[in-house]
Amino acid sequence: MGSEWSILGTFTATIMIAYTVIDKFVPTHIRSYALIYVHKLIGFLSPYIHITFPEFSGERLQRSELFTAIQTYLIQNSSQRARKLKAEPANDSHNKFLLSMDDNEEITETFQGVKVWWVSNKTMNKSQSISFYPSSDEKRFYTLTFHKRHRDLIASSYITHVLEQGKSLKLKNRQLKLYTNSCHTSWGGYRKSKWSHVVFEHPARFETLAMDKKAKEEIIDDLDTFQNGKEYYKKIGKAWKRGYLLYGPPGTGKSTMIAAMANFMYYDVYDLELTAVKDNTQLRTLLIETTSKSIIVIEDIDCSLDLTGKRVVKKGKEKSEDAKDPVKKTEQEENNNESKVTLSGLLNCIDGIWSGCAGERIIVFTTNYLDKLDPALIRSGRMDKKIELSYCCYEAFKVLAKNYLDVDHHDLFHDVEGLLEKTNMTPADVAENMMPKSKGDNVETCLKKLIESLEKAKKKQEEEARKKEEEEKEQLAMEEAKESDEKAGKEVKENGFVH
Ligand SMILES: Nc1ncnc2c1ncn2[C@@H]1O[C@H](COP(=O)(O)OP(=O)(O)OP(=O)(O)O)[C@@H](O)[C@H]1O
Ligand SMILES: [Mg+2]
Repeated sequence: MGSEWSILGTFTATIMIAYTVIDKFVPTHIRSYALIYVHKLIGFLSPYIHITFPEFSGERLQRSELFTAIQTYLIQNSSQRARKLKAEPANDSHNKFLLSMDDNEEITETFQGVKVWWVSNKTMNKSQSISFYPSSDEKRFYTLTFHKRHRDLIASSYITHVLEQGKSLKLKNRQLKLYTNSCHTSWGGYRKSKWSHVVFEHPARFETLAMDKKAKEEIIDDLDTFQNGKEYYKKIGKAWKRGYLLYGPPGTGKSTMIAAMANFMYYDVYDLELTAVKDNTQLRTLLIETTSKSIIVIEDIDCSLDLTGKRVVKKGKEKSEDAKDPVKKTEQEENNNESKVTLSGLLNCIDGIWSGCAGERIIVFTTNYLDKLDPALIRSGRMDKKIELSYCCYEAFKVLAKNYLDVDHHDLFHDVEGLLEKTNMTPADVAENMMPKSKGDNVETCLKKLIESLEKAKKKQEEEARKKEEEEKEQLAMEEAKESDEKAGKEVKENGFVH
């Protein structure tokens, strides 16, 4: 290892001296020729290969994606190893900063037993032209050095490894966005729906999501398999998309789960408001505009639109008669402003055009009433996984107790467990009842408050169940009486007498 260092050090020093000599003593017009010969000589003598990755490349000098990926990869590695570091503000956040290798700093790393050297460098353009950009004449680049006997390994595996790692780190460090579509009326009166976005900073995570542990692990596994399934989806010839249907009563954590999914996957969220989409064409445009690595959400799909596809269209004559009536005319105008997205339009978008969009996307529908949905919408293949979010169980309560009160065990947990088995209370209500409301509240008082609310809810539910049972009994008695009356009437008719 030591000898490798000294050979490399000698070569690096020789190269630097050669460059300095050329720079200082060789006339400008033959400098480029001199450099060519120096490079040839170095290549001939040196057992090392150097690869340069410039910051800007191409004819239009765009920032190279390769350089950015390497920079991110090295930021992760260099902040522990390099001794000369540079602090720069992170792109998306005001309070964060990134530590990276300073110019002319070097780090080494070992890949599959092979040692490589990374050096960050910068050259200054000597032209004295005035530039609008303060450091546009600075050209930064990374140099990767390795022994020529490892050429194949580095070219075939190492560089790909650095790029993949760099890209995935960049993705994890980026600021997630929440997109929503809203309606704009253009000059010609044409209604157009457009995406606008804000920073997505929802704190929900799977660890803080209160639900059955096994069901939660299953969902996490499913998401993980999907995210790592690029090759698999390609192999089976299926678009890299997955559909989830989240259903359950209000306040059971459907929206919270979507936020947890986004944070887990590092995906942006597109919250699609169907009522703000004029027609199927606009829907298609909106879906095509979504980017890869995103979750497209349609909340409360049952109330979003009349998605049964049986929209009643008035006949021409009826329409023109309505137009004479001022009240009906306004109604008609309002109807024209209504969304005309149909179930078949939505299904076509999901199956067809948008499936052809490159990249990974997840689509999530939520509903409070599973049985209200058209079976076509939720058939397998369209909605790959149906997830029920239900009333709070004991396991879910324990997660909430940890989140809200920071406790894993308490004597009162047993009482809560007993009550939850017999009472339907949503996680949202459990959380609300357990939350400390004043300075004097502690774990015990909060749990007692929850127990009190659970007892009240239990009584109410028992009362309701009793009433319902009575009503059903009454109904049954009425039906029986009606049936026997009908039977008696029939007998009178047939036999002409009553028993
Ligand atoms: N399973 C859960 N785990 C953790 N917190 C939850 C859970 N369910 C509900 N909550 C809490 O209750 C609030 C409301 O939940 P959320 O909005 O996710 O319910 P929802 O199922 O989407 O309801 P809706 O059907 O009305 O849209 C959340 O802000 C969260 O704090
Ligand atoms: Mg919701």
